Amino acid sequence: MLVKHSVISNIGRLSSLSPSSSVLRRQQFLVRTLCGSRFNPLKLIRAMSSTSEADAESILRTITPSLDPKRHKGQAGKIAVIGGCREYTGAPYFAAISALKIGADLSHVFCTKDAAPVIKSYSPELIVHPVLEESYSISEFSEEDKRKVQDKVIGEVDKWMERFDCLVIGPGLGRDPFLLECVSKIMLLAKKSIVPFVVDGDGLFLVTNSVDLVKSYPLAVLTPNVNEYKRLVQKVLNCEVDEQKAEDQLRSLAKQIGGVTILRKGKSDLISNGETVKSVSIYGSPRRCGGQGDILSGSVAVFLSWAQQLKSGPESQKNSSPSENPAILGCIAASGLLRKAAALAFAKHKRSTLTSDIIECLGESLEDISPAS
Ligand SMILES: NC(=O)C1=CN([C@@H]2O[C@H](COP(=O)(O)OP(=O)(O)OC[C@H]3O[C@@H](n4cnc5c(N)ncnc54)[C@H](O)[C@@H]3O)[C@@H](O)[C@H]2O)[C@@H](O)CC1
Ligand SMILES: Nc1ncnc2c1ncn2[C@@H]1O[C@H](COP(=O)(O)OP(=O)(O)OP(=O)(O)O)[C@@H](O)[C@H]1O
Ligand SMILES: [Mg+2]
Repeated sequence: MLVKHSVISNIGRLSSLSPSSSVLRRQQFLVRTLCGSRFNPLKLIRAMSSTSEADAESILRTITPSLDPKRHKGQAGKIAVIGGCREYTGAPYFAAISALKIGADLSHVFCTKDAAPVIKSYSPELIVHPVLEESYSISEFSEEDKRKVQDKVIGEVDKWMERFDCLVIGPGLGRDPFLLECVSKIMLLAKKSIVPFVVDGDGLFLVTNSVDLVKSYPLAVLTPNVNEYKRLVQKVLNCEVDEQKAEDQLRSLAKQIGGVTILRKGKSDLISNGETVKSVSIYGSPRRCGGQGDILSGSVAVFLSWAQQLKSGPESQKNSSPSENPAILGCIAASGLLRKAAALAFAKHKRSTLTSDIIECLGESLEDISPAS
């Protein structure tokens, strides 16, 4: 309830600034989502129902859009990854290319200048913006010049913000303080434009140290791995992770952060927004090669956008759209698909299975569940 009030009052404030039509559409959607004016508890609740294991395949079938020839480029999703620095170029690439392989139309990456040519060279499909700056490149600058650089970075991202259906903040971002300060401003921009975002990797390092950046923003999804989750629990709940009370602890954590959605990765993926807790335990792969979490974050962004589209589109008028929160649906769908793709890749490659092999299996796995024609 508190979440609803704070978001709705926020919406009121934003409306008074004469927002553009796309912001207005998002505001209207958010009010519908939060106030639940068209609540159809039957269809999807059945799939997600009383036990906590979600029916990921049924959700994938429901939210994956058909390939309608009347649709234009962009309608199947425009995703942006904020990440990529000197050390890490693989992570933002994995997240961004996974979004395309699942079916998004456009995938952008906002990274540092050093990382951009490398990421571009991995794929011509990605739109790469070399805009982020790390401390080393501005170490000689005065405080005023540093502020100017920061304003420029924010301006470059702001130009694009309203076009995106969802951001993925953090894969391969690194932990440079100047860069993270810019990224915290990008999160504020996203919230102002009511753009959903998935926070992963080093984005979670930032959020764990500044929880207010995401607190009570219902369109924020956090996807912590074992270490990132431990740090979040210690910081927010002031205790250690308790495996005996895993579901209750996750629910409390999400509630404490004002109803954001958390996908806790592990043997089973656990998902909560502070109310419901769902798990996805479909068999995946015993290989734990780096980068699988990056596939997941890019996938959550796409499925969240699709679930949100379904909820705000004509289907919702017919009372046949899912009643569940789009962020929860997006997490369940992404987790189910990643695990299916990982199992398929492992069947083919065994010990030599790599993240790129799993990405190659995303299309085939989704096709099995929701055929293109
Ligand atoms: N190819 C790439 O560019 C990749 C970059 N990555 C990026 O690397 C940065 C740091 O992410 P990390 O995931 O390494 O950070 P973490 O803080 O999660 O991991 C740090 C350390 O924890 C250890 N660890 C992992 N799983 C564990 C477990 N189950 N129990 C105990 N210890 C465990 C790891 O061995 C690692 O040394 C992020 O920006 C991330 O996005 C990763 O996504 C992996 C791929
Ligand atoms: N022990 C496990 N058993 C089965 N599947 C797992 C296990 N741990 C993680 N996974 C799967 O791998 C996915 C990625 O989780 P992981 O913990 O590897 O993320 P990560 O550390 O953030 O990855 P990355 O290397 O991309 O940063 C999860 O969604 C989950 O489905
Ligand atoms: Mg990770």
